[in-house]
Amino acid sequence: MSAEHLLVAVDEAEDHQNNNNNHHVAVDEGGGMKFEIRDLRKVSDTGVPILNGINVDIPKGVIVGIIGPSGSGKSTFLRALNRLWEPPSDTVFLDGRDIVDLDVLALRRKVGMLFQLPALFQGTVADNVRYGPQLRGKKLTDDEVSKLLTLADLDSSFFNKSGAELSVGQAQRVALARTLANHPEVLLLDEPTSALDPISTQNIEDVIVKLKKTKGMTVIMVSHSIKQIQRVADVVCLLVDGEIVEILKPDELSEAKHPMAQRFLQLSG
Ligand SMILES: Nc1ncnc2c1ncn2[C@@H]1O[C@H](COP(=O)(O)OP(=O)(O)OP(=O)(O)O)[C@@H](O)[C@H]1O
Repeated sequence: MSAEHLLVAVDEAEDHQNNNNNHHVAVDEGGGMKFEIRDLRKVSDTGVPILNGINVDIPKGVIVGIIGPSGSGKSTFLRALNRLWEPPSDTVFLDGRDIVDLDVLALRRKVGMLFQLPALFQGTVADNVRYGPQLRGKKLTDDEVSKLLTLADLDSSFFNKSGAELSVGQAQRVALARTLANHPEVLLLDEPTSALDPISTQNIEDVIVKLKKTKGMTVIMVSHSIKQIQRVADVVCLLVDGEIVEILKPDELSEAKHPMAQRFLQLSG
């Protein structure tokens, strides 16, 4: 599904308590909603608001880009979706179910996450890829490991290498293969290429787009690169001060109306 086929409907609902505009977003591509997020809020231990009522519907099989200024709450939002930060009940629904009611490990298998820097475990690349299934008593065959490496754009020559022998870009693809071994339905990506060179960046971007096309993967990706978001995402959420202030198609980012979003986009080039 390409961006042209997206039907983006934005309702602005007044939040009477805080007098903020909350955006309810429906991107209808016929496959139903993977995530529904309702008035998600977080306040720091010292009383500082971090998330200020996020409302968004994320459809299946869509790549959603999240951009916004530093400290706007992008990572916090992402981490709520697989309970690395525990959201309040009745705020985050996966396939219509409140995620706080799900088994947390099962949730994290379904909703995999990749960080800025890959943290590989000791052992070989194959050991890393086998890690998740092994926790559930399943030993992946060599062939299954190779297939996962291929999916993450690594050839079988990496099979017996140790983490220390890899570049950051290669290690990131191993981390991706390790996540894919759990058969996730959603990938959360927190600036997954910001530590990578342009070629490794392109490899990861290609894999992400391929996963969407071939596996119907839903991807939610935080990036500081507007260009990257434009290359990869179907729809872009602009996060400012813990709120989604606007949702746009990647080729419409220059039409952002929110003043902070406009300024951020101008400065980001
Ligand atoms: N557990 C916490 N306790 C206190 N403050 C926190 C906590 N987690 C995040 N914050 C603060 O919340 C704000 C949002 O942080 P977050 O990392 O989600 O932003 P971000 O948009 O991902 O930023 P960046 O682009 O710099 O990675 C920041 O001001 C951060 O310092």
